[in-house]
Amino acid sequence: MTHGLWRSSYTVLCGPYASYGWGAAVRHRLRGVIVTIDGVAASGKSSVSGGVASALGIPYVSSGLLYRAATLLALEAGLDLHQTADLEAAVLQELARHTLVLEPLAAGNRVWEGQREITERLHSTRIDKGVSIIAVMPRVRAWVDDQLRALPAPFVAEGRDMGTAVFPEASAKFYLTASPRIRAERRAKERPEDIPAIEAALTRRDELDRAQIAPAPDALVIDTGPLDLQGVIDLILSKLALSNSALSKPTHQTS
Ligand SMILES: Nc1ncnc2c1ncn2[C@@H]1O[C@H](COP(=O)(O)OP(=O)(O)O)[C@@H](O)[C@H]1O
Ligand SMILES: Nc1ccn([C@@H]2O[C@H](COP(=O)(O)OP(=O)(O)O)[C@@H](O)[C@H]2O)c(=O)n1
Repeated sequence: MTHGLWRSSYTVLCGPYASYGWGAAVRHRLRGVIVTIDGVAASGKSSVSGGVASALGIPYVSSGLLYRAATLLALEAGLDLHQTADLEAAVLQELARHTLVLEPLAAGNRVWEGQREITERLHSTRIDKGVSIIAVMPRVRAWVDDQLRALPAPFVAEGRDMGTAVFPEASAKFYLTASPRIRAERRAKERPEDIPAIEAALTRRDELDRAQIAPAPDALVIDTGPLDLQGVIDLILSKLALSNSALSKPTHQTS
């Protein structure tokens, strides 16, 4: 299942980003490196992470998919997210009964429940509405964190607390923002609801997620509002090239 996890470093060594100053030793340098890209809902985290990871020739890891998958299992088990007594225990029971695997491909992350691929089911309005209720639970967060920390670096990790709680030792950290209206306009291309309804839901989710959405003190905060997708990717790649020395320090020790 993990085939394809490691893309060749061709793009980094020979592609357009060679002009950012990546040397011939880049492949060696990226061993053990973790770059974190956190931010609010629909700020561009997964698209930007995918672009940065592809340019670097490493995978990206979408932590939100694990929270979404836990939410899907809870809903499929018929749990009422507002009424169930000890919902956290019930969700953990579902996580124990099923095998969820995050496949962090550079071209896009996939999630499997046993042999069933559930990725397509994770980006619905129903999951959007429920996920922050599940994500606030400490033992669910611990379950997600354990899965993420078990992944072999190098990778780009995106979510809310990648640069704070999960990988505080990351080599480089970024945090994406944009106004609720801009984010709603972007997300409207992916959801059936109209822009005001999406904006209200995003704002509500930011509020529910407030415990885990503070940027790391050492993260570079990027307002993506005035930038297109490629502009954000290029900005991050240029900052990484400038802080080349940060990437020479592996986040995780490699043998
Ligand atoms: N800077 C940007 N300019 C325009 N559209 C963007 C930008 N960043 C992301 N998008 C688009 O916004 C939508 C949400 O982006 P996504 O990467 O899913 O955000 P997140 O992972 O933060 O929820 C996608 O359709 C994506 O293509
Ligand atoms: N590291 C993370 C990632 C996601 N989450 C939760 O999971 C939800 C979905 O995250 P996501 O990144 O898939 O959502 P979007 O920002 O893509 O809409 C968030 O609203 C948070 O409730 C979290 O708590 N911590």
